[in-house]
Amino acid sequence: MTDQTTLEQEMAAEQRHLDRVYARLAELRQSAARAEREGYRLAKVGNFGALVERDAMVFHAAQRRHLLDAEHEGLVFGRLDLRDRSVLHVGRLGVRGENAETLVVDWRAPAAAAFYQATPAQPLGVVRRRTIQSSAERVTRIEDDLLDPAAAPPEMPVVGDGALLATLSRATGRGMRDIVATIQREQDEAIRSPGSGVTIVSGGPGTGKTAVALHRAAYLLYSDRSRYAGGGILVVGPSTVFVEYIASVLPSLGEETATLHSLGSLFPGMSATRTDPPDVAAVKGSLRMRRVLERAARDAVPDGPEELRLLYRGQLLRLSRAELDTIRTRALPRGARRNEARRAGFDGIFAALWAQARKLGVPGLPEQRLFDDELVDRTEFREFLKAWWPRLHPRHVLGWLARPERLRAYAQGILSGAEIRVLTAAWRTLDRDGLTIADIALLDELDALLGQPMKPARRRRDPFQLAGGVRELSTFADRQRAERAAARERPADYRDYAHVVVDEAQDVSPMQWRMLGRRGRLASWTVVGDPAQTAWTGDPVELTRAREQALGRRKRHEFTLTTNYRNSAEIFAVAAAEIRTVHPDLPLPTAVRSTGVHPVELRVPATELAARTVEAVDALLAEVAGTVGVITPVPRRDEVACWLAHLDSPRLQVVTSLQAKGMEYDGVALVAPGEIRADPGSGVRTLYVALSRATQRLTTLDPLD
Ligand SMILES: Nc1ncnc2c1ncn2[C@@H]1O[C@H](COP(=O)(O)OP(=O)(O)OP(=O)(O)O)[C@@H](O)[C@H]1O
Repeated sequence: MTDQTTLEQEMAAEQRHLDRVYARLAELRQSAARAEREGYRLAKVGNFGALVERDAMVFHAAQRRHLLDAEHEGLVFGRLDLRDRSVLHVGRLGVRGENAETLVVDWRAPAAAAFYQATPAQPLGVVRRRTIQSSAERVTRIEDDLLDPAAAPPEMPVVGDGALLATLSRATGRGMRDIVATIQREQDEAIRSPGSGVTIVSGGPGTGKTAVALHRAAYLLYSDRSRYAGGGILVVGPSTVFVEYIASVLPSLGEETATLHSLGSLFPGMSATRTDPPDVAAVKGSLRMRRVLERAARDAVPDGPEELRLLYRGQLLRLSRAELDTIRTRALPRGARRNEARRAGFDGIFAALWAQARKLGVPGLPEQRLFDDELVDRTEFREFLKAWWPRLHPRHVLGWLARPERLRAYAQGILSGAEIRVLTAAWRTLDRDGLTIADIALLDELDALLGQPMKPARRRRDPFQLAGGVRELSTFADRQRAERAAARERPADYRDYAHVVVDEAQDVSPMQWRMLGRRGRLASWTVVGDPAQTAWTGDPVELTRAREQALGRRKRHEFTLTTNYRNSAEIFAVAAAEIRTVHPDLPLPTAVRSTGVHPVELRVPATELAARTVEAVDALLAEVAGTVGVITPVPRRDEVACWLAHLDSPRLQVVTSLQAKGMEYDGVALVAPGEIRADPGSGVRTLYVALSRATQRLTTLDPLD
């Protein structure tokens, strides 16, 4: 029998199993549809119990159908032949036959763990591990590993030569893809780490930290659905570009369960995508900013009333600026929140005016309660109160910091003169350019200091409202179901997550750790990152302190990943040489894949940079089947995007060196790497990130002066 025949026979055998699974899946879909119909029939019975049952049936049937659809493609991807001659197929979800026999084991189930953990040294009862690729219900490829040759029956064939490498050579799409079929042992250990405490995953570029973090979220959901689906999982990444890239990795996480945010979108109602230069980010991210913000949150409103003058029964009552300040300060003892202490401030004003009126011997002065009522009836008095102690939104107060004289006063003795100058310059254009990502953590801190402004009660969304304003006529069970769906919609500033995943954690500043900590008080955590890729140039001690505070005393489980699956060995060699210039002894991952194609390093006259970049990007688009990323120094992004605008390819993306964090492209054109390196604080580390984004081709273009 030739090898080709063996391969064909083995593929045919897998196809038969796949056919059986998909046939069963079709039955399950039908039975889900039947359950929905049955649910509606129950409704006709009309009693309370039947309606509730109907509700549950319809809800679960719909959920099941959604899951079956979401995981349809590539449903079965693995097979284990065990020592006891039994066979297990592993897939994206568990499927049982009509006699309850197991057709597919869910990849997250304990029985599937051996698929990822077995090695020739420790076969864990597995004789042969097979990876199955399929497309549109057809088996397209199979790859075997013989893990326990001594236990293999003589007729057991072994085909293919490496599922992992085959997978890694596929073209990169706009979104990250899942790795369920080829998760490696060290990754699997991190994915299946205990649900409680803090799981910390570190490793160099391309070692699968993001992939592991997301698969871990899916694993947790499987292992304790009610806890994680109930509380929700928050996934935080550095930028919007990155969050879009990872959004579709695991459909099974579902929108109701996992909330994805960039650090710039965590504060409700605000969304920032601008980055600050490292020196500005270091000041804005420092814990010392908390003290600066505390002062601001207690200060008088800029352009507020200078004094209060009130004619009362022919007498002038007057509170000077100094008296108003004293009342405000008294109403705000340490730790009080300004928006919540508003009442106390107003009481202070009433008391001071009453005392003054008494002292002046105002004729016919009523008791204080009536005196207060008289004042409240006066429009100009109410206007004064609102102007003197308005409800403050954090964005107002951040605006005060953009006034140089105020910033100097608040930062006096906390920040150095140079730091104040850096901030002043950065915020000079706040109104024109809008917030940066680092500003969002300051807003969140201010929000904690100010407390909630009393908002007018928001109308609850009516779950029965149909388009066009027609209110649905519904039965009791419909209402219950709709109510439940509305309850699962988390409010915009939800903070009780059951699990928080922090990706690219090396770039989270101390103030950002505080912002995350406020959302994970009840959570277990997965924190993934690589210190060598950090752009943080501030105080490392502060950073550790803030991070430890956010994570609390929870038990730590640490994992290190050591293989780079992204870059070809030739590309990673260039990135490695760069980081070695500042960290000569840093342990680096090993890149497993060699393409024989070396990166192209071009030095071009500055005047030709635009033309040569266009040429290089054109060439990359022709050479790779997947995406091409153009990475630029931050100030050059828009200029470079203009050069390339005419190319108009959905495979092309232009990003700054900071937005490139966590991203991956098949081809990368890196414009002006020297300018990225030139930043004295984090230049080399940022360049290391940029150089390690490509899977197949890398071209660098350095302009010569
Ligand atoms: N076991 C695996 N099988 C197949 N592909 C994998 C595996 N592990 C990682 N990859 C692929 O390697 C690439 C890099 O993974 P990922 O982005 O998770 O790495 P990372 O450690 O977060 O990288 P970085 O720190 O550079 O952002 C992705 O394309 C991912 O799909």
